[in-house]
Amino acid sequence: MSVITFVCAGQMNSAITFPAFENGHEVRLVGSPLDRDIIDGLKKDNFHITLKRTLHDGIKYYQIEELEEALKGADLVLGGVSSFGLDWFCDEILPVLPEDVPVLTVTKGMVDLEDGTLVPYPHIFAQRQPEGKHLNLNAIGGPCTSYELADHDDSHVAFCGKDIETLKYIKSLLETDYYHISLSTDVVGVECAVAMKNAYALGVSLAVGLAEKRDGKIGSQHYNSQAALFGQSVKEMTKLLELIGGKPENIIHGAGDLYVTIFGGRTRKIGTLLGRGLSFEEAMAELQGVTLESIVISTRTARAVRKLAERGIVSLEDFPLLMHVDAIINQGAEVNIPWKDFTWNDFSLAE
Ligand SMILES: NC(=O)C1=CN([C@@H]2O[C@H](COP(=O)(O)OP(=O)(O)OC[C@H]3O[C@@H](n4cnc5c(N)ncnc54)[C@H](OP(=O)(O)O)[C@@H]3O)[C@@H](O)[C@H]2O)C=CC1
Ligand SMILES: O=C(CO)COP(=O)(O)O
Repeated sequence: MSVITFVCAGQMNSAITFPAFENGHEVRLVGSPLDRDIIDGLKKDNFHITLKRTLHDGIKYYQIEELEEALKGADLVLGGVSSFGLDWFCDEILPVLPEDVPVLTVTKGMVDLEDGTLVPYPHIFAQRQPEGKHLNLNAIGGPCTSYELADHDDSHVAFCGKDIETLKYIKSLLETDYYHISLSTDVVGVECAVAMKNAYALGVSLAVGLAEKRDGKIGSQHYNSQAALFGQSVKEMTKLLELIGGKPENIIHGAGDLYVTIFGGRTRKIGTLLGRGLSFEEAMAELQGVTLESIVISTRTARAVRKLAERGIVSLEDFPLLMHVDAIINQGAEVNIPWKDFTWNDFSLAE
């Protein structure tokens, strides 16, 4: 039996307590300063108020002030912060994590630099750890919604990090007959692929709302338009992946993650509302309190691509969907899918 300490009691970290606990480990779940109600509720009856699932009886719960105690003797630390708490995690948590214990983070995203470079979160964590500290940082990517993992639906994710032995060790702690884990040392590839899908999931789900608006019926679906946007998303994501320097094979994690997010993610909600005709502000107001990382990553990726276009490294014409999503979010544009910009010809084999 090992000791696994989860820092942040958000939906995803809490869902991973299922495979961890079922593998016989001691599971300690520590709330962020914003998770007080979640931890109070769990202490009462194991019911998680945002995941809306009952966690295993026997998990130990801690408020943030008890972090030091929760870290004592830990063999693995899971980091479950979202993009919105990234600074808090870097400033308050990284400094107190023991150097000899591997860390596995669930946070999906990238930061864009002035020159248009996109940096995945695991690299940001590495850069922002205290000087001279060398945490063993690893991350999870791939399609896996929290509540379906909690329900034991078969899920296939990728753990990525620099050290193969560490990755194998973490996998041995968390793999179950329903939680399937691939390993990769291509951190940039895995993390960029799954971060980008959040921007594109918003783009595809615009079609969900557009269909409802056209038919005047909530729940009405048109798969041609969704599929066309899905294909365009994969095309743009593949280009971005290449640009960022990730191995092309990682598109499997990004495309799978795109699929699950369109059908079961929170991002679907914002795309659908925008497709129905709500303004960005109206849609955000309706979804107040919902974790929407798609907004952050769409804005950052579009900003990076524009910067790279200015530098002559990419052409904006290769990213019509990303540019449209960004225009809706940041420039008040109305939804008007640029269908004609998606068409392309391949005459390379012409006689
Ligand atoms: N949910 C899912 O299905 C999946 C999520 N992920 C990724 O996992 C990460 C976490 O997502 P998820 O667990 O769903 O999100 P949640 O919003 O449920 O949890 C996020 C965690 O970060 C904390 N947090 C947010 N803002 C701050 C802040 N300003 N300061 C301190 N802590 C903060 C939250 O506290 P509080 O809850 O109080 O806001 C919570 O502990 C994301 O990057 C997401 O993309 C990956 C795969 C699937
Ligand atoms: O990343 C996810 C599934 O892999 C969930 O995405 P959302 O943040 O849109 O819910």
